[in-house]
Amino acid sequence: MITARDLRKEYGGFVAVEGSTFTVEEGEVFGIIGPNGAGKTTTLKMLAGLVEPTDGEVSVAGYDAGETEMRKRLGFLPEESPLYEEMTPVSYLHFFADLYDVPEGVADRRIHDTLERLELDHRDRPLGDMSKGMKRKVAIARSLINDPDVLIYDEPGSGLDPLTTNYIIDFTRELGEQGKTIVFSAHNLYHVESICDRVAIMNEGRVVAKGDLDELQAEYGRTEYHVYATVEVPESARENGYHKRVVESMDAVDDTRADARAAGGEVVDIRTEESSLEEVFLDVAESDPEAERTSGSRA
Ligand SMILES: Nc1ncnc2c1ncn2[C@@H]1O[C@H](COP(=O)(O)OP(=O)(O)OP(=O)(O)O)[C@@H](O)[C@H]1O
Repeated sequence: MITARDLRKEYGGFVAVEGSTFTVEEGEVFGIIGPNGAGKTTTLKMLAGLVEPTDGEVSVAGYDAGETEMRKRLGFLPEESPLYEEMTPVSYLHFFADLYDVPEGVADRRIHDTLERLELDHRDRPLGDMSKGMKRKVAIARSLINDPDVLIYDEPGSGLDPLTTNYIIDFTRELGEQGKTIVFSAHNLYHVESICDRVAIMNEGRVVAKGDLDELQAEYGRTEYHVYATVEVPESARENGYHKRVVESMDAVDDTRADARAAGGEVVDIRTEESSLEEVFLDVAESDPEAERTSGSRA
């Protein structure tokens, strides 16, 4: 559904994105994560046809980025969306429905249904008097006004109170379940982990890892074994009346068993803990061999 090939964006001499290649399948929810300045927004804007790549290619639903036909199939949610402060949500959404040539009856129904689903109250209040969360919901409704197949959302839940953030993340997940193809960026790795099929990790302008969580864990993650012994063993800490030692290999588990036996006790439980996306992300970003070179060329 979406193909990005060798994307590069320079601002003046500054390389904001380079060598970025990935595909997003139809109906997939694809997350882009990375620290501040990693190039997430620039990448999303290139996908949406709002920023022209210096080099590389983007295609969305078989169209080049920016083509009129592609824009009709796309809903974009910018990181910050300035709204017309004096308009009400309904008049604002009708304004955009007109721009997309949505017939009036269809627009009426779609606006009503979307605002219901988003549980937006005070629909007659001017946008300028609305809370940040309400404005974000209106911006999301705007991204859906043309009933697009593809949604590109830049930090949909950031900067809001936790309740509204969770609401918006759940809503985004539902859109994915309805078959929309979604690419979104986020800082909150838990959100990415909870709703994405696949993830790209960006650092210093480049995609440094991509795959589904299992693939990323297999390649970059670690399994920790939490070994509980009845007696004190080296490098252990007390937990719930046992002595817990955390190790990273089965050999070390066997060594711990032997240590426990030698001390007159035994191992009573072993639990495995996989790396979370956050840990994978930190490992990848920290071990990124290109980061120094790239940051040099970006400075
Ligand atoms: N119009 C621009 N002109 C010059 N530099 C820019 C422009 N837009 C972005 N940059 C720079 O490109 C780099 C990548 O920015 P981008 O906004 O894509 O990162 P990001 O990963 O979305 O960051 P954040 O998480 O902080 O939003 C940053 O160093 C930024 O300062």
